[in-house]
Amino acid sequence: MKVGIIGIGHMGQAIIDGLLNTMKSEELILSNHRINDAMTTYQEEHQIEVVTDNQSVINANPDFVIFTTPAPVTLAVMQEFKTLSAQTVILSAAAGISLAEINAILPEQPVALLMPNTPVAVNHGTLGVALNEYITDSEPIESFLQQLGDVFITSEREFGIFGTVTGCGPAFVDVFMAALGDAAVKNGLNRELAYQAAASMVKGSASLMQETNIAPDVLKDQVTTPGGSTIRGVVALEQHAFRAAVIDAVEASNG
Ligand SMILES: NC(=O)C1=CN([C@@H]2O[C@H](COP(=O)(O)OP(=O)(O)OC[C@H]3O[C@@H](n4cnc5c(N)ncnc54)[C@H](O)[C@@H]3O)[C@@H](O)[C@H]2O)C=CC1
Ligand SMILES: O=C(O)[C@@H]1CCC=N1
Repeated sequence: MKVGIIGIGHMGQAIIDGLLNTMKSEELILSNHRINDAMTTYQEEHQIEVVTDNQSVINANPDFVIFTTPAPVTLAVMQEFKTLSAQTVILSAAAGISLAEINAILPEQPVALLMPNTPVAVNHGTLGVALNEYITDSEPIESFLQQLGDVFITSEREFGIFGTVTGCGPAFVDVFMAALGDAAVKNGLNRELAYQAAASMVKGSASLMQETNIAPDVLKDQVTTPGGSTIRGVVALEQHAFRAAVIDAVEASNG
């Protein structure tokens, strides 16, 4: 397997971290338009080379090329890939770019829109994928991406909102966990233990919902003992329009 990754920023590095847990570094070919001090440090820490020319990626004849370049430059960078093998599948993680825009530059190339999220770094990501018409069998793409987490094939219409919830969502959950940490510290817990408690609780709550397939409001009802402490906290959240704030956050990111 050979995988090219273009744009080694936060998302590119998260994907590399995840793939290095399951693949050999020789299977990856990484390209970034410049090597600055941070990139040099990254190469040293990961014992991995990042090149600055995309032709090296094309010459490696990769099975997949993942674009994690900034959205505004991604279509321009793709212009450099016109000699890419017709068999290579492009996975474009740049938010807001359509399959048609990519195929206007690379006609008949198999292309999938990809929305990864930062938990791919620890192989617990959520990956939304929308395929173009030149991909007739999704299995090789799914089995490749499953190394990084849960893979969901969506239509291109669903892809945008799916990706907002899963791609932006980790930041919303991070804000929630930071707030839990502050509340715990305010009440005397040390910060390290506070963050471990918050992360473990969020992970466990997510696993419970995923493994039982029970709706979150039903799970919430199982926690709120009548006359107990949890319902007082839930009412406080409602008084601060917590649900509306979350819905507004998703709408703002999706816009
Ligand atoms: N950060 C995240 O959680 C997610 C990001 N994405 C997408 O991934 C892409 C990158 O986002 P981040 O990693 O957050 O940004 P970033 O700014 O951390 O990384 C972008 C990288 O691309 C490089 N780059 C810029 N111009 C380039 C060019 N012409 N050729 C090659 N490399 C170039 C930059 O030097 C940098 O290393 C965006 O399109 C974003 O929509 C998608 C899902 C989640
Ligand atoms: O903030 C962004 O634009 C990217 C897309 C999804 C997560 N990060």
